[in-house]
Amino acid sequence: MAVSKGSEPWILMVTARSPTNIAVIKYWGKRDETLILPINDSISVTLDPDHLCTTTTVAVSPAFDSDRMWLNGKEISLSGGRYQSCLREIRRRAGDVEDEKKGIRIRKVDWERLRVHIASYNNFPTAAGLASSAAGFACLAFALAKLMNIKEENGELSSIARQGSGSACRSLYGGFVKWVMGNDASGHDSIAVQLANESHWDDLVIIIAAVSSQQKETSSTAGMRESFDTSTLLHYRSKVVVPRRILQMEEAIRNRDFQSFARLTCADSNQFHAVCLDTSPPIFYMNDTSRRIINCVERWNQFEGTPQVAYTYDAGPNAVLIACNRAAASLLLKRLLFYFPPSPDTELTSYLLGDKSILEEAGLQTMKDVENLQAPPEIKGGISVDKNSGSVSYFICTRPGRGPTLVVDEDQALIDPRTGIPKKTGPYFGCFDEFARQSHGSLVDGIDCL
Ligand SMILES: Nc1ncnc2c1ncn2[C@@H]1O[C@H](COP(=O)(O)OP(=O)(O)OP(=O)(O)O)[C@@H](O)[C@H]1O
Ligand SMILES: C[C@@](O)(CCOP(=O)(O)OP(=O)(O)O)CC(=O)O
Repeated sequence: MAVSKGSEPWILMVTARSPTNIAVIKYWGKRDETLILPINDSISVTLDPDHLCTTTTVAVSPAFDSDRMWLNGKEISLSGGRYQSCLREIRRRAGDVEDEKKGIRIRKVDWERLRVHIASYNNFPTAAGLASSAAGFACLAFALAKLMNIKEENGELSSIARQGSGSACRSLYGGFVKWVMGNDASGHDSIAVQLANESHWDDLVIIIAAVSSQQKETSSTAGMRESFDTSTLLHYRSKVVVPRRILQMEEAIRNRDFQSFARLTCADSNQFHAVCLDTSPPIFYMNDTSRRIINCVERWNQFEGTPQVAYTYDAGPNAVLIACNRAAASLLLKRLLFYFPPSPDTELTSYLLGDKSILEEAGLQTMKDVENLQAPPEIKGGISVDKNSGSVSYFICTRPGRGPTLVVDEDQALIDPRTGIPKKTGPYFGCFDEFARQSHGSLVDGIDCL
């Protein structure tokens, strides 16, 4: 029985913060839909949670009579299979908890009956192709594991996050992460492992182009199911191409060999989108702007004779561009702003989010500086310049970052410790307001019941 010293009903809470990740060798295709077991290994880079992150507070109290969750301030249903799997797997591993200061003792057996309240906030648009599900489920598993005093062994936590969304398992570590597909039908060996931490290759700079898109894309879950059923290229890729690429990518990361890293990253992204085209009916995730960005990078890389930037695209039109160092990132930003200038009424500082110091390094202080940008040298000599104002909503500059962390400052908790429900307003909305503005207040758009 859960006990407390006083007669007041108590609430115990934990708050955590988790990053998103971007795959450089893609996961696409499941051998088990319920357990979320993939048909190939994948490798990702964790993005710095200082720029893009999920914050989640989990709370337990004997006064709660059901499990409840609020995402970006709105209550959502936890009845979906994926949330249920995560909660079940976490509860199964819960341990004894004692908070001497608060006089709370919870025994392992109590967790089956105790209900939790979960409040989560993504500081970037949800369900908009920026991997909110990856950061979200990693944060959920991490925060609940801390609350329930789970002694994590052998990547177990990653196998729980995986059951929320496959790519989420890779967000449990910083730096460079491999999701080992595993062989066992139970899925216990399908876990994430860290290949190198975030300081191993800290020259890299990542610029994300949030590409404007009208259409609602096919979800990753549905898209990969359709590819699995209809694309012969997918099966060739998972059996023959990916195993070789995984080894080459691990070596490139180990040696900080940008040339190989960029070649493999671009080739794997392109093959993933080729698989989508090979699916019946074909799936189109990239749009004209996505392709223009690829052209811009390819042309520049060829002009330099050695790759400066790698590109990769997930199940949507947004480009993730990885520059070999800050000098290359500055030159990349100038090219991007030259080809994709903001709409006339946009402030430069709300067009480039995240690490804004790159603007200064690129010598871009005002919109005038952007207007005065010269065509890059690789397009001289007869190639027509096609400028596309308004086709990119905004850019985010970031870098490889750390894995999930605990937020110890109780003031930053998203749940009110007196009521057990989310605070009406919180300090957490302040520093990343810009993302909320960018998404036009629709941070919960596209929420489905996973
Ligand atoms: N912070 C969170 N905590 C728990 N679940 C979340 C959180 N954020 C998002 N999700 C879940 O993930 C779903 C969105 O996943 P979806 O795959 O559609 O978008 P995405 O991950 O943002 O983009 P993409 O997968 O295209 O990169 C939400 O509907 C919700 O169920
Ligand atoms: C293209 C990808 O981003 C696919 C991610 O798929 P999800 O992890 O979103 O799919 P589910 O497991 O069905 O939730 C590639 C990748 O991240 O490896």
